[in-house]
Amino acid sequence: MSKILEMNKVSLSFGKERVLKNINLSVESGEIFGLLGPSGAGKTTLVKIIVGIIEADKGLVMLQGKKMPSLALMKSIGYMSQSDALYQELSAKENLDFFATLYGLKKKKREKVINKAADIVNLSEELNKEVRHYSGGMKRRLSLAASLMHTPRLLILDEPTVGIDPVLRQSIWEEFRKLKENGVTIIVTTHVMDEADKCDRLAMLREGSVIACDTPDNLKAEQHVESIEEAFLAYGGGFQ
Ligand SMILES: Nc1ncnc2c1ncn2[C@@H]1O[C@H](COP(=O)(O)OP(=O)(O)OP(=O)(O)O)[C@@H](O)[C@H]1O
Repeated sequence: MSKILEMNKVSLSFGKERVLKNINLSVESGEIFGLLGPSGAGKTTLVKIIVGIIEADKGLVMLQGKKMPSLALMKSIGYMSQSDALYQELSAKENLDFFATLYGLKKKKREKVINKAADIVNLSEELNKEVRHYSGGMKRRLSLAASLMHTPRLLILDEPTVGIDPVLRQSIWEEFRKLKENGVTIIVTTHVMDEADKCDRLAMLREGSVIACDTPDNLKAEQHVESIEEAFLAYGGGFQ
């Protein structure tokens, strides 16, 4: 396996607050890599640095062997942010068509990928509804569908399943595994323990620092515990 992402001594402050402290991380090509931590730990900030939306104060971020931020590389990343960037007045289908056009897909192909993405997130029957009439969970699912349409090599998902019920969450994770089988690397933030357990490897974040990073099984074994939650606490983490 080759490394798709390497972060070396990455730090960032907002004013006087040190939000990320000396982060060293590497992600292998083709793995599902989780970022686990409580609210405010710095997950979203870290993800925004990886995507290239914000730049670190210090340290090096290399994506596919190139220094980030890089406009060219940003195009090969599928990114689902925590806040849904959707057009409320348009239907779900029109929203997906807009994003598919941005990705440069031709009309015939757009129709196909829209239907497939909608099916994955179980929104096929609701595609003609205006987004302003969607529930919070439906909006999350639609955002996820939008990020899946152009089958990027790297998919970065910031809390993709918040507000999504457990049954659909399972099927979305099955889809993540299928994408992985097709060679897609997935970086996913979460504070849900059972999701963290499904990742190939996991970095535990607390107050802007990585407190542990390994496979879920190794993290549990090292602390002689049965669950990721217990492991997180044992490594010095804490959830409010
Ligand atoms: N633009 C900003 N300006 C100032 N402070 C910020 C900004 N963005 C984030 N922060 C601060 O950085 C810290 C980390 O925030 P971040 O959103 O990365 O955490 P998180 O782990 O993603 O949390 P959550 O799970 O709640 O989304 C917080 O203390 C937050 O208040």
